[in-house]
Amino acid sequence: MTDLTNLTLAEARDGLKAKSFSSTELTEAFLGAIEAANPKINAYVAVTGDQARDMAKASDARLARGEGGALEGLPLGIKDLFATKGVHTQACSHILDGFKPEYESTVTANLWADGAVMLGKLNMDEFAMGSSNETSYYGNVVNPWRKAGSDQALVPGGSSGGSAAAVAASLCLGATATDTGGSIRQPAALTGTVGIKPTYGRCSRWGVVAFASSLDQAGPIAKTVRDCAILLKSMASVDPKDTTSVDLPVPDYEAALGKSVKGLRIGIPAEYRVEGMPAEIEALWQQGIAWLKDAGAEIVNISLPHTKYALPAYYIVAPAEASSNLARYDGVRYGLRVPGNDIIDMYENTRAAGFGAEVQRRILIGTYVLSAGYYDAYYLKAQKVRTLIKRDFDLAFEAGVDAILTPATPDAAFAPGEITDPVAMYLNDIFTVTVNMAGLPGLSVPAGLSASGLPLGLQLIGRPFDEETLFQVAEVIEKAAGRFTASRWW
Ligand SMILES: NC(=O)C[C@H](N)C(=O)O
Repeated sequence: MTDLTNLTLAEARDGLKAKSFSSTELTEAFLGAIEAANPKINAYVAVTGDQARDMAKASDARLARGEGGALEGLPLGIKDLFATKGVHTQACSHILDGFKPEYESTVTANLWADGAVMLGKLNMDEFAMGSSNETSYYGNVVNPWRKAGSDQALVPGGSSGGSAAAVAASLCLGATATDTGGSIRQPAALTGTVGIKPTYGRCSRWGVVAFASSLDQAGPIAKTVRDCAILLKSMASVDPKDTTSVDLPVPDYEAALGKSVKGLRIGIPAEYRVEGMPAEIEALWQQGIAWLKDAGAEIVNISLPHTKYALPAYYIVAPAEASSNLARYDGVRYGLRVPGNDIIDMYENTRAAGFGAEVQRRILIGTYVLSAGYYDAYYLKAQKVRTLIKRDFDLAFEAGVDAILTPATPDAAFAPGEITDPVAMYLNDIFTVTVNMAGLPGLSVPAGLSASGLPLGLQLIGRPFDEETLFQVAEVIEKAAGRFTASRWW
């Protein structure tokens, strides 16, 4: 039999329906692949083999009766940020050692209700803070991609590095991920996979460990645009447990695929042509423009004048919210406790030992910008900048732009240890944070290879709750570019 792990999620779904194989066979194929590859890729921090087998068996029974949901029998990986009842959920932090939630996140509950099978929990930057997966307590994830002719390990991007690497290495059919400033789109771009951060409010945040609550949003990473469309349909829902989730019908995203983009207006923002952008990123962007033009889209030059303030404003708003959200990890309620002489001493010892350097840095920045003397100068100002960024996008969409095309990242995957300066690391988010600041949907689709043979992505940004147009346009790019698969060394 062919290797079932090479199938796309849509192909596996169709194969299960046609009874070409069972969910049990599919699940066993993935569990076998994980066992062989995970010591090298480190994408999974927990594998839930018994649970996966039980779920697959139940799916097979439903499929045999001609029943089953939209994801019936399809094995998925879950980012360690999503609460999964009774299963390892530690946001890849030492401070949540041994934490197994009593409840299930709404997004994962939606997936299981549609019949999906859980393979395990995926590695990530600690509390989703990072762009390289180097801040995980469980060690780096290794990108399945390597430069042509080199065997040097590369980072998969972050913070959803485990999700992206697991998909790229065929260790699941698709994965859940989250994106606060680029954590779905940047690792997708660096691993040749597709990722979409939906509009803020599309997916419930209930049961997703909070980083920056006004920016966090869940979404899928998968091999193809179609697979992401299928997964998002199941993940999205309005949820009374998250008052920021929005009560709008969830469209059949798959139905948007294949529709012509003729006459759609695609905006090209001048401000994304940043200083020092490598020539091959500019060339990739131009290639994307040419493909969409060929498909009948109208290309319009637009201006988003406040773009350059987005990154500094994000690195005030996100740490501010993080410093408040992470106050709950005190050695009393969850995970790790390091004893001390009194309770304050115990708090300090626990937090000093439990949080890694990047998380501590963000808490310090966040506490500083929220402190009485600096609140107006930093936090309040950043919130005002946020409004301006949102207004830039509003004006572009009001002027008739249907979607915006930009590069997804300023460069291809880099080596672990290559970027040590925190600000240089933050620059990875330069094209993606604007989208979170404005609450818009953003999608990253592989569009080409760098000169050294590494995948590069283009980003599409859409109107609020218009993920359909992003899927529609992304599929045109995907068809023109072809799919990108890492050659196996693992
Ligand atoms: N969570 C994210 O979206 C990742 C972003 N690079 C950050 O470190 O904040």
